[in-house]
Amino acid sequence: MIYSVTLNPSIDYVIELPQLELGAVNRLTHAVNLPGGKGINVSRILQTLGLPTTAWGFLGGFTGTFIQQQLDAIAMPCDFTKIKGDTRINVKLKAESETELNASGPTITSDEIADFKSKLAKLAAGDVVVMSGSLPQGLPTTFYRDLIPVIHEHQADFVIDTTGQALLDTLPDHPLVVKPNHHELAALFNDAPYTSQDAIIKSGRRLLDLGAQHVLISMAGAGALMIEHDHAWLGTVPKQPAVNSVGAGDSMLAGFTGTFAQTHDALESFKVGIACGSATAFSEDLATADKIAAVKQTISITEV
Ligand SMILES: Nc1ncnc2c1ncn2[C@@H]1O[C@H](COP(=O)(O)OP(=O)(O)OP(=O)(O)O)[C@@H](O)[C@H]1O
Ligand SMILES: O=P(O)(O)OC[C@@]1(O)O[C@H](CO)[C@@H](O)[C@@H]1O
Repeated sequence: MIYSVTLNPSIDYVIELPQLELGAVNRLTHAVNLPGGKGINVSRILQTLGLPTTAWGFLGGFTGTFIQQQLDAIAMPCDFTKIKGDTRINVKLKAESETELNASGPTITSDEIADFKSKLAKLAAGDVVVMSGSLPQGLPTTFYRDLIPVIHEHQADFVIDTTGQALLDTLPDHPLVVKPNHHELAALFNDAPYTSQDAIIKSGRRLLDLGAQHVLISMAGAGALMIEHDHAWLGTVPKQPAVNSVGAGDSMLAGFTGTFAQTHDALESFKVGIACGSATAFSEDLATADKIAAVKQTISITEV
């Protein structure tokens, strides 16, 4: 079972207009509400792939009710902690370029934290916990890291989708996979923007040396690298206009983690990860199973 943890879910209010004019009344050409938050996106993709998943996290208020209803409508297994505060609404504005307005989220009380932590007793050997996204108010910045010993006590693995020092801090605990994009990788090691694949691979190997079990470096439309100590692979998809970048990274993480948990085949998991990421980039919402299967056919993986 793969448990996703979304401490700060969101309704993603996706709006479109040809051009945004600041300081004026703008009329939208399209608007849709989607259940969002990085962990929820991971669980949605896992469910699309037919892999067992349960979504954990905090939900509250009318916004939380909407998300729960949307997830119930797709029969997503969920075990959220109900909170007094209102789950946030994030605005995803698509005009000449994509702009995201992410709210800080509700305040979580100590009773709510205790209820959430009690869920971890359900973990069993071989499970994976994927923790992603920002922390709502009231949670210490160490919240994710503090869960790792409990996850390990149950012989389960963990993935934390984070960046910077928070990512470096998790490496000694051997996350199943880390997936920074190439900009995040450069920032991690104070590298200048990469001008060669070799430089990315060299820095990626530092993540392995520091403890990561698997390293993927995503590069948006240019695909991704999977880096091992003695091998590295580049995965690419033919160029197509991207319609949405929201959730591409979450989709990739879900595809890799879910497939690896089932097969222990890293190269196949890498391929499915890219297929899920790119299929989401080519879709208005997260990718469908048909889209993932079609994109997977077009992926080329080469050893570099
Ligand atoms: N424009 C695109 N065209 C094709 N595939 C894409 C595009 N953007 C993203 N992807 C796919 O999604 C994967 C992850 O994308 P990206 O490198 O942007 O990660 P990220 O920065 O974590 O994403 P996010 O925008 O979700 O935070 C890529 O490796 C690729 O497979
Ligand atoms: O504010 P956070 O928690 O960092 O990111 C939240 C978020 O932008 O991430 C998802 C896409 O990855 C969206 O569904 C959601 O709105």
